[in-house]
Amino acid sequence: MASVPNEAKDAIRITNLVKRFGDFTAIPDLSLSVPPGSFLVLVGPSGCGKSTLLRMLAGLDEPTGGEIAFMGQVVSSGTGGVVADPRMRNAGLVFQSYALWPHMTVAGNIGWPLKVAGWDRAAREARIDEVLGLLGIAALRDRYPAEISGGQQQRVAIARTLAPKPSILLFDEPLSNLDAKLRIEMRSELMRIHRATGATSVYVTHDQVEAMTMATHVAVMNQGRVEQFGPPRDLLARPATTFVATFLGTPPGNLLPATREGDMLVHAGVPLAPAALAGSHDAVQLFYRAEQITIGRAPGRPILTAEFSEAAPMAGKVMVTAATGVLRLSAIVDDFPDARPGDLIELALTGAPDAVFAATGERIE
Ligand SMILES: Nc1ncnc2c1ncn2[C@@H]1O[C@H](COP(=O)(O)OP(=O)(O)OP(=O)(O)O)[C@@H](O)[C@H]1O
Repeated sequence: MASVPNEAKDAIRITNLVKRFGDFTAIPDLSLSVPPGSFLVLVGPSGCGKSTLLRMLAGLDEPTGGEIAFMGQVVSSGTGGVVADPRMRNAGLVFQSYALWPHMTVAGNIGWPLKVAGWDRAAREARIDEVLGLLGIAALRDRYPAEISGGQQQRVAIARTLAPKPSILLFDEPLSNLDAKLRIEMRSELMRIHRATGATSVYVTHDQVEAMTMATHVAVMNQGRVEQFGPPRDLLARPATTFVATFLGTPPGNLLPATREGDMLVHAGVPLAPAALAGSHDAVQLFYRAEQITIGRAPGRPILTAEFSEAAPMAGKVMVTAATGVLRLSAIVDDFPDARPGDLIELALTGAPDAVFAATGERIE
Protein backbone atom coordinates (compact mmCIF):
# COMPACT_ATOMS: atom_id res chain seq x y z
CA MET A 1 0.00 0.00 0.00
CA ALA A 2 1.38 3.42 -0.91
CA SER A 3 2.12 5.54 2.14
CA VAL A 4 0.66 9.02 2.36
CA PRO A 5 3.44 11.60 2.09
CA ASN A 6 3.70 13.83 5.15
CA GLU A 7 2.95 17.00 3.18
CA ALA A 8 -0.42 15.60 2.20
CA LYS A 9 -1.49 15.04 5.82
CA ASP A 10 -3.55 17.60 7.65
CA ALA A 11 -1.52 19.33 10.34
CA ILE A 12 -4.59 19.14 12.56
CA ARG A 13 -7.54 16.86 11.96
CA ILE A 14 -10.49 17.07 14.32
CA THR A 15 -13.11 14.36 13.88
CA ASN A 16 -16.55 14.32 15.52
CA LEU A 17 -15.19 16.03 18.62
CA VAL A 18 -17.57 16.22 21.58
CA LYS A 19 -17.08 18.02 24.91
CA ARG A 20 -19.56 17.84 27.75
CA PHE A 21 -19.31 19.43 31.17
CA GLY A 22 -21.76 17.38 33.23
CA ASP A 23 -25.15 17.79 31.55
CA PHE A 24 -23.99 20.72 29.46
CA THR A 25 -22.73 20.04 25.94
CA ALA A 26 -20.21 22.73 25.00
CA ILE A 27 -19.20 21.05 21.71
CA PRO A 28 -21.80 18.68 20.23
CA ASP A 29 -19.99 17.34 17.15
CA LEU A 30 -17.11 19.25 15.58
CA SER A 31 -14.98 18.23 12.61
CA LEU A 32 -12.29 20.37 11.01
CA SER A 33 -9.14 19.82 8.95
CA VAL A 34 -6.32 22.34 9.04
CA PRO A 35 -3.64 22.21 6.32
CA PRO A 36 0.04 22.43 7.40
CA GLY A 37 1.39 25.94 7.81
CA SER A 38 -2.06 27.52 8.19
CA PHE A 39 -2.86 30.30 10.61
CA LEU A 40 -6.34 29.36 11.78
CA VAL A 41 -8.26 31.98 13.75
CA LEU A 42 -11.23 30.90 15.87
CA VAL A 43 -13.87 33.59 16.26
CA GLY A 44 -17.37 33.59 17.68
CA PRO A 45 -19.44 35.12 20.45
CA SER A 46 -18.58 34.67 24.10
CA GLY A 47 -19.28 31.13 25.28
CA CYS A 48 -19.31 29.52 21.80
CA GLY A 49 -16.52 27.08 22.74
CA LYS A 50 -13.30 28.63 21.40
CA SER A 51 -11.27 28.15 24.58
CA THR A 52 -12.75 24.71 25.15
CA LEU A 53 -11.56 23.64 21.69
CA LEU A 54 -8.12 25.20 22.18
CA ARG A 55 -7.67 23.52 25.57
CA MET A 56 -8.43 20.14 24.00
CA LEU A 57 -5.92 20.85 21.22
CA ALA A 58 -3.34 21.71 23.89
CA GLY A 59 -4.08 18.51 25.79
CA LEU A 60 -5.23 20.38 28.90
CA ASP A 61 -8.73 18.88 28.67
CA GLU A 62 -9.94 15.51 27.48
CA PRO A 63 -12.60 15.26 24.80
CA THR A 64 -15.80 13.43 25.77
CA GLY A 65 -15.94 11.92 22.28
CA GLY A 66 -14.21 12.07 18.92
CA GLU A 67 -10.58 12.49 18.04
CA ILE A 68 -7.80 15.00 17.45
CA ALA A 69 -4.81 14.08 15.24
CA PHE A 70 -1.65 16.13 14.65
CA MET A 71 0.21 15.28 11.42
CA GLY A 72 -1.75 12.06 11.12
CA GLN A 73 -1.07 10.94 14.68
CA VAL A 74 -3.92 10.73 17.20
CA VAL A 75 -3.13 12.92 20.23
CA SER A 76 -6.57 12.91 21.89
CA SER A 77 -9.37 10.45 21.70
CA GLY A 78 -12.72 10.62 23.44
CA THR A 79 -12.87 6.94 24.15
CA GLY A 80 -9.24 6.59 25.20
CA GLY A 81 -8.98 9.83 27.20
CA VAL A 82 -6.01 12.09 26.42
CA VAL A 83 -3.58 9.98 24.45
CA ALA A 84 -0.58 12.28 24.39
CA ASP A 85 0.07 14.55 27.35
CA PRO A 86 0.62 18.28 26.68
CA ARG A 87 4.42 18.01 26.62
CA MET A 88 4.48 15.09 24.21
CA ARG A 89 2.21 16.51 21.56
CA ASN A 90 4.69 18.94 20.03
CA ALA A 91 2.31 21.86 20.48
CA GLY A 92 3.02 25.12 22.30
CA LEU A 93 0.37 27.23 24.00
CA VAL A 94 0.57 31.01 24.52
CA PHE A 95 -1.94 32.42 27.00
CA GLN A 96 -3.21 35.90 27.57
CA SER A 97 -1.32 36.03 30.88
CA TYR A 98 2.38 35.48 30.45
CA ALA A 99 3.07 33.42 33.60
CA LEU A 100 6.83 33.82 33.49
CA TRP A 101 8.80 32.40 36.40
CA PRO A 102 9.76 35.49 38.41
CA HIS A 103 12.90 33.98 39.94
CA MET A 104 14.39 33.08 36.54
CA THR A 105 16.02 35.43 34.04
CA VAL A 106 14.63 35.82 30.55
CA ALA A 107 17.18 33.27 29.31
CA GLY A 108 16.28 30.96 32.20
CA ASN A 109 12.58 31.14 31.36
CA ILE A 110 13.17 30.41 27.69
CA GLY A 111 15.62 27.60 28.43
CA TRP A 112 13.44 25.87 31.00
CA PRO A 113 11.22 23.84 28.63
CA LEU A 114 14.37 22.78 26.77
CA LYS A 115 15.93 21.59 30.01
CA VAL A 116 12.79 19.63 30.83
CA ALA A 117 12.91 18.11 27.35
CA GLY A 118 16.52 16.99 27.95
CA TRP A 119 18.41 19.35 25.63
CA ASP A 120 22.12 19.61 26.55
CA ARG A 121 23.51 22.91 27.74
CA ALA A 122 25.21 23.97 24.49
CA ALA A 123 22.11 23.23 22.41
CA ARG A 124 19.97 25.13 24.93
CA GLU A 125 22.18 28.21 24.87
CA ALA A 126 22.24 28.23 21.07
CA ARG A 127 18.46 27.91 20.87
CA ILE A 128 17.90 30.61 23.52
CA ASP A 129 20.02 33.02 21.45
CA GLU A 130 18.15 32.06 18.32
CA VAL A 131 14.66 32.76 19.69
CA LEU A 132 15.83 35.92 21.51
CA GLY A 133 17.00 37.13 18.09
CA LEU A 134 13.75 36.09 16.41
CA LEU A 135 11.72 38.09 18.93
CA GLY A 136 14.15 41.04 18.94
CA ILE A 137 14.81 40.84 22.68
CA ALA A 138 18.48 39.75 22.83
CA ALA A 139 19.28 42.74 25.07
CA LEU A 140 16.90 41.45 27.75
CA ARG A 141 18.67 38.08 28.11
CA ASP A 142 19.79 38.50 31.72
CA ARG A 143 16.90 40.55 33.11
CA TYR A 144 14.21 39.24 35.42
CA PRO A 145 10.51 39.43 34.48
CA ALA A 146 9.92 42.25 36.99
CA GLU A 147 12.55 44.31 35.17
CA ILE A 148 10.85 44.31 31.76
CA SER A 149 7.61 45.78 30.38
CA GLY A 150 4.33 43.93 29.80
CA GLY A 151 4.91 43.81 26.05
CA GLN A 152 8.43 42.50 26.57
CA GLN A 153 7.13 39.85 28.97
CA GLN A 154 4.71 38.70 26.31
CA ARG A 155 7.60 38.42 23.83
CA VAL A 156 9.53 36.31 26.34
CA ALA A 157 6.47 34.09 26.82
CA ILE A 158 6.24 33.62 23.06
CA ALA A 159 9.99 32.95 22.83
CA ARG A 160 9.64 30.32 25.57
CA THR A 161 6.83 28.64 23.63
CA LEU A 162 8.81 28.68 20.38
CA ALA A 163 12.04 27.39 21.92
CA PRO A 164 11.27 23.65 21.71
CA LYS A 165 10.27 24.11 18.02
CA PRO A 166 6.66 23.00 18.30
CA SER A 167 5.07 22.15 14.97
CA ILE A 168 1.74 23.49 16.26
CA LEU A 169 1.29 26.79 18.06
CA LEU A 170 -1.85 27.58 20.02
CA PHE A 171 -2.71 31.13 21.08
CA ASP A 172 -5.49 32.09 23.49
CA GLU A 173 -6.01 35.84 23.07
CA PRO A 174 -2.28 36.48 23.53
CA LEU A 175 -2.49 40.21 22.80
CA SER A 176 -5.57 41.18 24.77
CA ASN A 177 -3.59 42.59 27.70
CA LEU A 178 -1.55 44.94 25.53
CA ASP A 179 -2.41 48.53 24.62
CA ALA A 180 -3.73 49.29 21.13
CA LYS A 181 -0.40 50.38 19.62
CA LEU A 182 1.51 47.41 21.01
CA ARG A 183 -1.19 45.04 19.83
CA ILE A 184 -0.74 46.18 16.24
CA GLU A 185 3.04 45.87 16.56
CA MET A 186 2.81 42.38 18.07
CA ARG A 187 0.30 41.33 15.44
CA SER A 188 2.88 41.99 12.71
CA GLU A 189 5.53 40.27 14.85
CA LEU A 190 3.42 37.16 15.25
CA MET A 191 2.76 37.03 11.52
CA ARG A 192 6.50 37.34 10.85
CA ILE A 193 7.19 34.56 13.38
CA HIS A 194 4.55 32.40 11.77
CA ARG A 195 6.21 32.84 8.39
CA ALA A 196 9.66 32.18 9.88
CA THR A 197 8.72 29.02 11.78
CA GLY A 198 6.07 27.61 9.42
CA ALA A 199 4.30 26.22 12.50
CA THR A 200 0.58 25.58 12.01
CA SER A 201 -1.13 28.02 14.35
CA VAL A 202 -4.54 28.17 16.00
CA TYR A 203 -5.41 31.56 17.42
CA VAL A 204 -8.40 32.61 19.51
CA THR A 205 -9.38 36.28 19.46
CA HIS A 206 -12.33 38.62 19.98
CA ASP A 207 -10.71 41.18 17.73
CA GLN A 208 -12.22 41.15 14.23
CA VAL A 209 -9.39 43.10 12.65
CA GLU A 210 -6.82 40.80 14.24
CA ALA A 211 -8.71 37.80 12.87
CA MET A 212 -9.05 39.16 9.37
CA THR A 213 -5.45 40.37 9.04
CA MET A 214 -3.67 37.38 10.55
CA ALA A 215 -5.69 34.40 9.39
CA THR A 216 -5.08 32.17 6.41
CA HIS A 217 -8.25 30.40 7.59
CA VAL A 218 -11.07 31.47 9.88
CA ALA A 219 -13.52 29.22 11.70
CA VAL A 220 -16.64 31.08 12.84
CA MET A 221 -18.02 29.21 15.83
CA ASN A 222 -21.58 29.30 17.16
CA GLN A 223 -22.79 27.20 20.11
CA GLY A 224 -19.94 24.71 19.83
CA ARG A 225 -20.35 24.25 16.07
CA VAL A 226 -18.26 25.52 13.19
CA GLU A 227 -20.70 27.71 11.31
CA GLN A 228 -18.26 28.34 8.42
CA PHE A 229 -14.58 27.63 7.74
CA GLY A 230 -12.38 29.08 5.02
CA PRO A 231 -10.05 31.91 4.02
CA PRO A 232 -11.18 35.20 5.60
CA ARG A 233 -11.86 36.88 2.28
CA ASP A 234 -14.14 34.04 1.17
CA LEU A 235 -16.13 34.26 4.40
CA LEU A 236 -16.51 38.00 4.05
CA ALA A 237 -17.45 37.78 0.38
CA ARG A 238 -19.76 34.76 0.64
CA PRO A 239 -21.11 34.22 4.14
CA ALA A 240 -22.93 30.88 4.26
CA THR A 241 -25.39 31.88 6.97
CA THR A 242 -26.95 35.00 8.46
CA PHE A 243 -24.91 34.32 11.62
CA VAL A 244 -21.63 34.65 9.70
CA ALA A 245 -22.92 37.58 7.63
CA THR A 246 -23.76 39.60 10.72
CA PHE A 247 -20.84 38.43 12.87
CA LEU A 248 -18.00 39.27 10.47
CA GLY A 249 -17.23 42.63 8.96
CA THR A 250 -16.78 46.07 10.48
CA PRO A 251 -19.46 47.30 10.69
CA PRO A 252 -21.46 44.09 10.28
CA GLY A 253 -23.87 43.98 7.35
CA ASN A 254 -27.63 44.56 7.46
CA LEU A 255 -30.34 41.94 7.22
CA LEU A 256 -33.80 43.03 6.13
CA PRO A 257 -36.60 40.48 6.43
CA ALA A 258 -38.77 40.54 3.31
CA THR A 259 -41.78 38.64 2.02
CA ARG A 260 -42.93 37.82 -1.48
CA GLU A 261 -45.71 40.11 -2.69
CA GLY A 262 -46.43 39.51 -6.36
CA ASP A 263 -43.14 39.72 -8.21
CA MET A 264 -41.33 41.72 -5.51
CA LEU A 265 -39.75 41.08 -2.10
CA VAL A 266 -41.22 43.63 0.26
CA HIS A 267 -39.97 44.93 3.63
CA ALA A 268 -42.27 47.09 5.77
CA GLY A 269 -44.36 47.97 2.73
CA VAL A 270 -41.32 48.93 0.64
CA PRO A 271 -40.57 46.77 -2.43
CA LEU A 272 -36.83 46.03 -2.28
CA ALA A 273 -35.88 43.42 -4.86
CA PRO A 274 -37.32 41.06 -7.52
CA ALA A 275 -39.03 37.99 -6.03
CA ALA A 276 -37.02 35.76 -8.39
CA LEU A 277 -34.05 36.19 -6.00
CA ALA A 278 -35.92 34.18 -3.36
CA GLY A 279 -36.25 30.99 -5.43
CA SER A 280 -39.10 29.00 -3.93
CA HIS A 281 -39.04 30.86 -0.60
CA ASP A 282 -41.84 33.21 0.42
CA ALA A 283 -40.01 34.76 3.37
CA VAL A 284 -36.32 35.68 3.17
CA GLN A 285 -33.68 37.93 4.68
CA LEU A 286 -31.98 40.35 2.30
CA PHE A 287 -28.36 41.19 3.08
CA TYR A 288 -27.09 44.69 2.38
CA ARG A 289 -23.57 45.75 3.29
CA ALA A 290 -23.16 49.04 5.18
CA GLU A 291 -21.62 50.61 2.10
CA GLN A 292 -24.79 49.77 0.13
CA ILE A 293 -26.85 52.12 2.30
CA THR A 294 -26.67 55.88 2.02
CA ILE A 295 -28.48 58.82 3.61
CA GLY A 296 -31.05 60.64 1.46
CA ARG A 297 -32.71 59.58 -1.74
CA ALA A 298 -31.18 57.80 -4.70
CA PRO A 299 -33.13 57.89 -8.00
CA GLY A 300 -35.20 54.74 -8.51
CA ARG A 301 -33.86 53.08 -5.36
CA PRO A 302 -35.88 51.86 -2.33
CA ILE A 303 -36.07 54.29 0.58
CA LEU A 304 -36.44 53.36 4.26
CA THR A 305 -37.29 55.80 7.00
CA ALA A 306 -35.30 55.26 10.18
CA GLU A 307 -34.55 56.92 13.48
CA PHE A 308 -31.00 58.28 13.59
CA SER A 309 -29.00 56.83 16.50
CA GLU A 310 -25.34 57.79 16.16
CA ALA A 311 -22.46 58.58 13.81
CA ALA A 312 -18.78 57.75 14.25
CA PRO A 313 -15.71 58.42 12.09
CA MET A 314 -14.28 55.34 10.41
CA ALA A 315 -11.23 55.34 8.15
CA GLY A 316 -12.05 58.65 6.47
CA LYS A 317 -15.78 57.85 6.21
CA VAL A 318 -18.64 58.04 8.69
CA MET A 319 -20.44 55.04 10.16
CA VAL A 320 -24.09 55.86 10.78
CA THR A 321 -26.42 53.74 12.88
CA ALA A 322 -30.18 54.12 12.61
CA ALA A 323 -33.18 52.06 13.74
CA THR A 324 -36.35 51.04 11.96
CA GLY A 325 -38.53 49.43 14.61
CA VAL A 326 -36.43 46.60 16.06
CA LEU A 327 -33.88 46.62 13.24
CA ARG A 328 -30.59 48.44 13.63
CA LEU A 329 -29.09 49.50 10.32
CA SER A 330 -25.47 50.47 9.68
CA ALA A 331 -24.47 52.69 6.79
CA ILE A 332 -21.09 53.98 5.66
CA VAL A 333 -21.44 57.51 4.28
CA ASP A 334 -19.10 60.35 3.27
CA ASP A 335 -20.15 63.05 5.72
CA PHE A 336 -21.59 63.43 9.20
CA PRO A 337 -25.39 63.71 8.83
CA ASP A 338 -27.15 66.84 9.95
CA ALA A 339 -29.32 64.95 12.45
CA ARG A 340 -29.70 64.46 16.18
CA PRO A 341 -30.41 61.14 17.89
CA GLY A 342 -34.11 60.37 17.47
CA ASP A 343 -34.53 62.41 14.23
CA LEU A 344 -36.12 60.59 11.33
CA ILE A 345 -33.81 60.20 8.33
CA GLU A 346 -34.21 58.58 4.94
CA LEU A 347 -31.89 55.77 3.93
CA ALA A 348 -31.55 54.64 0.32
CA LEU A 349 -30.47 51.13 -0.62
CA THR A 350 -28.05 51.84 -3.44
CA GLY A 351 -27.71 48.38 -4.96
CA ALA A 352 -29.22 44.93 -5.24
CA PRO A 353 -28.94 42.83 -2.07
CA ASP A 354 -25.48 41.33 -1.73
CA ALA A 355 -26.98 37.99 -0.66
CA VAL A 356 -30.34 36.41 0.04
CA PHE A 357 -30.83 34.10 3.02
CA ALA A 358 -33.70 31.80 3.90
CA ALA A 359 -35.77 32.76 6.96
CA THR A 360 -33.92 29.93 8.76
CA GLY A 361 -30.56 31.56 8.02
CA GLU A 362 -28.99 29.53 5.19
CA ARG A 363 -27.80 31.28 2.09
CA ILE A 364 -30.00 30.84 -0.99
CA GLU A 365 -27.76 30.28 -4.03
N1 LIG B 1 -15.17 23.75 33.23
C1 LIG B 1 -16.39 24.02 32.78
N2 LIG B 1 -17.49 23.57 33.38
C2 LIG B 1 -18.72 23.84 32.90
N3 LIG B 1 -18.96 24.57 31.80
C3 LIG B 1 -17.91 25.05 31.14
C4 LIG B 1 -16.56 24.82 31.58
N4 LIG B 1 -15.72 25.44 30.72
C5 LIG B 1 -16.50 26.02 29.79
N5 LIG B 1 -17.80 25.80 30.04
C6 LIG B 1 -18.95 26.26 29.23
O1 LIG B 1 -18.73 25.87 27.88
C7 LIG B 1 -19.11 26.89 26.98
C8 LIG B 1 -17.94 27.28 26.10
O2 LIG B 1 -17.00 27.97 26.91
P1 LIG B 1 -15.64 28.58 26.32
O3 LIG B 1 -14.85 29.12 27.45
O4 LIG B 1 -15.00 27.56 25.46
O5 LIG B 1 -16.21 29.75 25.39
P2 LIG B 1 -15.39 30.86 24.60
O6 LIG B 1 -15.93 30.85 23.21
O7 LIG B 1 -13.93 30.65 24.77
O8 LIG B 1 -15.88 32.16 25.37
P3 LIG B 1 -15.15 33.56 25.61
O9 LIG B 1 -15.09 34.21 24.25
O10 LIG B 1 -16.09 34.27 26.53
O11 LIG B 1 -13.80 33.29 26.21
C9 LIG B 1 -19.65 28.03 27.83
O12 LIG B 1 -21.05 27.94 27.87
C10 LIG B 1 -19.04 27.77 29.19
O13 LIG B 1 -19.88 28.26 30.22
